[in-house]
Amino acid sequence: MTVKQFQAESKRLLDLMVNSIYTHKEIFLRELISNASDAIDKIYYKALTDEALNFNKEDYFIKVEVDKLARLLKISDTGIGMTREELEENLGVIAKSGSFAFKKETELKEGFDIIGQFGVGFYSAFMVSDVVTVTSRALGSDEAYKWESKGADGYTIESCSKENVGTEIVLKIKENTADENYDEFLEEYRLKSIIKKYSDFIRYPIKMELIKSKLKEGTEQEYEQYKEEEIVNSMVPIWKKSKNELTQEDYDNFYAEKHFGFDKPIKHIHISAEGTISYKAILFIPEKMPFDFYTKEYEKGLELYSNGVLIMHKCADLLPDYFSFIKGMVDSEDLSLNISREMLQHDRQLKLIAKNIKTKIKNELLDLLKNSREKYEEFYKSFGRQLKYGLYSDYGANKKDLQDLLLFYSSKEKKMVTLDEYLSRMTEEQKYIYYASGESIERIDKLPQTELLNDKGYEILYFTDDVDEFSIRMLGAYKEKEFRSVSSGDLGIESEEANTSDADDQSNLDLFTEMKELLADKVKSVKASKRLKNHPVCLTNDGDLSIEMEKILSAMPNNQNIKADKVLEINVNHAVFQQLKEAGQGDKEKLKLYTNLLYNQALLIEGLAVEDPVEFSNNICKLMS
Ligand SMILES: Nc1ncnc2c1ncn2[C@@H]1O[C@H](COP(=O)(O)OP(=O)(O)OP(=O)(O)O)[C@@H](O)[C@H]1O
Repeated sequence: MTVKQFQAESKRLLDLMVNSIYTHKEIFLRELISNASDAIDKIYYKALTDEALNFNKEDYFIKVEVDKLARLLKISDTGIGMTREELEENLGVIAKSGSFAFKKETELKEGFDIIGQFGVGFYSAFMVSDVVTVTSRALGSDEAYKWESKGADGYTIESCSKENVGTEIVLKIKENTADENYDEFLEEYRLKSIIKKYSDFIRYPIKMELIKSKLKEGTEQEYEQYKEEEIVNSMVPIWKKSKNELTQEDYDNFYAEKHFGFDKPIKHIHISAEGTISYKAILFIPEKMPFDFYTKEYEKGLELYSNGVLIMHKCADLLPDYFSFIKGMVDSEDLSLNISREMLQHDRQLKLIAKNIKTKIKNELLDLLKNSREKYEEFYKSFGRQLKYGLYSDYGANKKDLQDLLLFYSSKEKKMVTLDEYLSRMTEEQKYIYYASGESIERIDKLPQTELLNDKGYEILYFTDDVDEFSIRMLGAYKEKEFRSVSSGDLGIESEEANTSDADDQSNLDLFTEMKELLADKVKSVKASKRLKNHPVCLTNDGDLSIEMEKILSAMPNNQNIKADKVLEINVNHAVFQQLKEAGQGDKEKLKLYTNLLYNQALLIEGLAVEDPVEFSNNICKLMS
C-alpha cells in the first residue's frame, strides 16, 4: 500500500501535534466529538430537505469506548460519514483558511502556543496517540474506507467494510513518558469528566459504557462489577431554553455546576440576542467576593461557546475590567470554533457582543439599584470598589457609564446614597458636592473640617475607601456639579460669618507668620479658619493633592514620599487662641510650645502620625507643670 504525503501545511501542523508539550491535551476529545456532532448535524439537515430520508433521533449518537489493554480509544458517530475522496480531502489537507498559515515560521519555532491559541480540529488526536485510524462510510454508499496515519510521515487509505453509515476514529494512545501521563485517556471516569467539561451541551447523546459495581445477589457485602451504557452529556444547553421554561433553581444549579462561585448569585441575566449579532448568554452577578478577587491570580472572563461547543474557558475580551466580577457564558453561532485568542481580540462579532453585554450588565445593575436596593447594597459592599476603579482606569473613559452606580455614605441620611439622590437634596445656593475622606464613618463624623458645612446643613459624602477620592477626581463633576473636599482651601461658601471679622487683622497675620516660621516646611501656611466652630485647629490642603491622598500614596509599596501642601487653620474664636496670642506677644518659648502642640493635635485628628512622639509627650508635661 502506498503511503501518501500530507500537504506541507498539514505536515507542519502534525509535527507540532506529535511533539506537543501543550498542557491541555484533553481538548482532543472535544475536537473529535465536535466533528462527530457536526457530521450528525449534516445528516439532520439533509433529512430536513430530502423526503426520502427520515431522521430518527434515537439512531443518532456519539459513542466513546475504551480498550485499556490494547490502549485503544474509539470515538464513533452515526453521522454523514466520508467517501474516499472526502477522507483524502478533509484529513489530508488542512482545512483552515489561514489561521495557521498567518503565523510566521519564526513565531512557530519560538514555541508559539498554537494549540492553546487555535482549536486544531482533527489533528489534535496526534497529541495523545501514535496511530490514528479513521473508518468511514458515507451516506448513500455501500463502501467504506480506512484512513490511517502515524503522523507527519503520511497516511494510507484502503477499502474496508463497515456495517453502518458513519465514522469511527480509533486512537492508539501513547505510552506514558517521564513527563506525561497518557493512561488517563484510557480511564472511563476521566473521559467522562472531560466530556462533561467540554461537550456537555452537544445536542446528541454521547454514550459511554461505564463500569459500575453492585451488591452480588444473595450476599450482603460482596460486590460485582458490570457494564452499563450511560448518556454522559446533558444535551440541551440551558441557555438555549426559553426563560419561562427555567426556574430560579435551574439558574442556581447551573451557577454551581459550572463552579462560577460558591455563593448564590444575586441576579442572573439571560440574553437571547438576535439581529446584527446573534448570541445567547447567561450572566450572573455574584453576591460574595471570590477570595482571590483583589489579587493578581483572579482571572476575569466568560465561557465562550461556538454553537454549543466550548472554545474558551475565560474569554477576557468579553468583559471590561470594572465588570470583572461577572460570571457566565456566551454562545454564538457567528463565531468560528477555531478562532484564536489573538484573532478574537480583533473579531468584530466579539466586540459587538462585548459592547452589548456591557450595556446589559450596566442596565441590570441600575435596575437592581432602583428596585432591590438592599441587594444592590450587598453587592456594592463586595464589588463597589471595582466600579470605582473603573472610573479612573482608561483615563476616565467609562465614567459616564459608571457614575450612576456609585454609592457613598451620607452625613445627613446616615446611609448609602447615590450621587443623583445627593443632587436632589442640594439647595440652590450650594455650589459643590462636598465630601470628606477618612478611615471610617466614625472618624469622619468627628472631623473638625466638617463643622461649618454641617452647621449650614449641607450634606457630606463620606469617602472611606482609598480609591474614592482618586475616582471622584477623575469624575470631576456630576451633572455639572463639581466635587469639593471639606479640607480644600476654598469651600465656595460666601462667608457671612462674624467669626472671621477680625481674623485677618495685622497682629494676627504677624502671629501666623511667626508660627509658620516655627513649623518651617511642615506646613505651607498658617491662617485663620473660616470653617472651624468648636475645635481649635485643623489641617487643610492647598493644591491638588489632599492629605488623604498623601496617606494612601505613602502606604503604597513604591512610596515616593509625595506630600500634600498642608495649611494649619486656627479657630480665632476659640479660647485657646487668646492664649496663643498672649504667648505671641512676648513669650517665644511658650509660642513654640503651643504651636507644636496645636500642629501635632491637628496631625492626630487627621489620622497622621505625630512626627516626634517623645517630644510631643514632653511638651504636654511642660504644659501641665
Ligand atoms: N466524524 C466525522 N464525520 C464526518 N466528517 C468528519 C468527521 N471528522 C472530521 N470530518 C471532516 O473532516 C474535516 C476536517 O476536520 P477538522 O476537525 O480538521 O476541521 P473542521 O472540523 O473543518 O474545522 P473546525 O474544527 O473549525 O470545525 C471536517 O470539516 C469534516 O468535513
